[in-house]
Amino acid sequence: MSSEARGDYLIGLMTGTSVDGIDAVLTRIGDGHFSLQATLNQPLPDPLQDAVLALCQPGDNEIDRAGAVSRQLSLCYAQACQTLLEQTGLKPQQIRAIGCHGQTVRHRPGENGFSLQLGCPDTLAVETGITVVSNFRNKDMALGGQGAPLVPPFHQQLFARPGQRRAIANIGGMANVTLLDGNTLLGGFDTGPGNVLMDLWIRQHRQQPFDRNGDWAAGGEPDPRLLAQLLDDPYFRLPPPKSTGRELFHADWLKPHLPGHSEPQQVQATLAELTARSISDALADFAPQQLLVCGGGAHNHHLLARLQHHLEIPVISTESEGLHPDWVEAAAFAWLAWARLEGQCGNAPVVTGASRETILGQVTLP
Ligand SMILES: Nc1ncnc2c1ncn2[C@@H]1O[C@H](COP(=O)(O)OP(=O)(O)OP(=O)(O)O)[C@@H](O)[C@H]1O
Ligand SMILES: CC(=O)N[C@H]1[C@@H]2OC[C@@H](O2)[C@@H](O)[C@@H]1O[C@H](C)C(=O)O
Repeated sequence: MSSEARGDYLIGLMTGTSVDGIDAVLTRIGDGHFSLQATLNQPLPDPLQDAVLALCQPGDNEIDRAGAVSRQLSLCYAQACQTLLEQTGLKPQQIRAIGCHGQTVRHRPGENGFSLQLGCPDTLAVETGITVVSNFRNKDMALGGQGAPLVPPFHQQLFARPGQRRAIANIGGMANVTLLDGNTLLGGFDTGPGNVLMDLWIRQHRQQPFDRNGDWAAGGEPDPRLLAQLLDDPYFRLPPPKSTGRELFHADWLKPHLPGHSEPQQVQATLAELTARSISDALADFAPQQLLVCGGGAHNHHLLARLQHHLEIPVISTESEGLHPDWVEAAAFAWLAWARLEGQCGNAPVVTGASRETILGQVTLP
């Protein structure tokens, strides 16, 4: 894909499973063209972040709480779009659409499955005066697919290289991989936890939102017994297609495995190792020649070193391929919105297991 600045202006908005804020990008997209024009990370106000995290687990009065959070999120999304417009001097009429992923609070793939992303597209369209494309996952699920991961076809557009066997790992709250053999997309799936368990552990023990560069984990030794127990979860052995979320990998998943005397830094080192091992084990059969990393985990030097150690191949940031790791997901949703408006299919059945390719997303006019 060429990175020449041509095509339509589209905004992409992502609020992922880390619930750390809004990633917003302004892009230009056309057939075979993609370029990034402006970027923004806007933190969520603390009460809204708490309300989202509370909704990620079943609880009382969910419908009212979800309705209120949807409206509040959309006002934050609108603010992020406004800032991008100010940064670039563009007017709402010049933006073809906003691709808004929304905030996942429940993901239940499988029979009669569904995936719920909060965020009110009507509010966002009205507040910005821009067309919104949203609800990208459920059409794929209606066709028997997992509804996730959706970024692999975008990874293919950007990162496939003839003659190279490449894997892409997106390490956010959860981690997912894309498998590319030359220009062919061979598969993609969620490998399990990315940063979510490390984040909750360091928050609990050091009151920090995340382990910067992985420094805390790097100073400890993984506990081999604990690691073996965690890796024994059936999710890791499940064949693709598969996807997961905070429904499975959260504090209560970890708790029963922790020995009473567990030393916090050793647990952090074990959780980093769990992420590294679950990704590298998942790539063993594919045997890539190179691993490109995106998502917030690309900043975790310790994690990258552990991946390199296990895989024995170059592990590099997507920045070296022209797109900074922080913006890949948000850019993917701008691209999926563009595909929706062009009438192009967005899902990859080889990834999600859907019975066929289909156009993804619903369009809300301002
Ligand atoms: N400098 C850093 N060092 C270590 N880890 C970092 C750093 N910066 C970000 N991270 C990690 O990346 C996480 C955010 O990643 P990202 O924004 O890709 O997640 P997300 O989009 O919310 O998740 P998902 O892809 O699962 O939807 C943070 O919660 C933190 O754990
Ligand atoms: C249901 C949901 O929100 N899943 C996310 C999550 O975060 C990473 C991984 O789990 C991936 O499956 C997906 O996100 C990216 C954007 C995707 O769909 O490709």
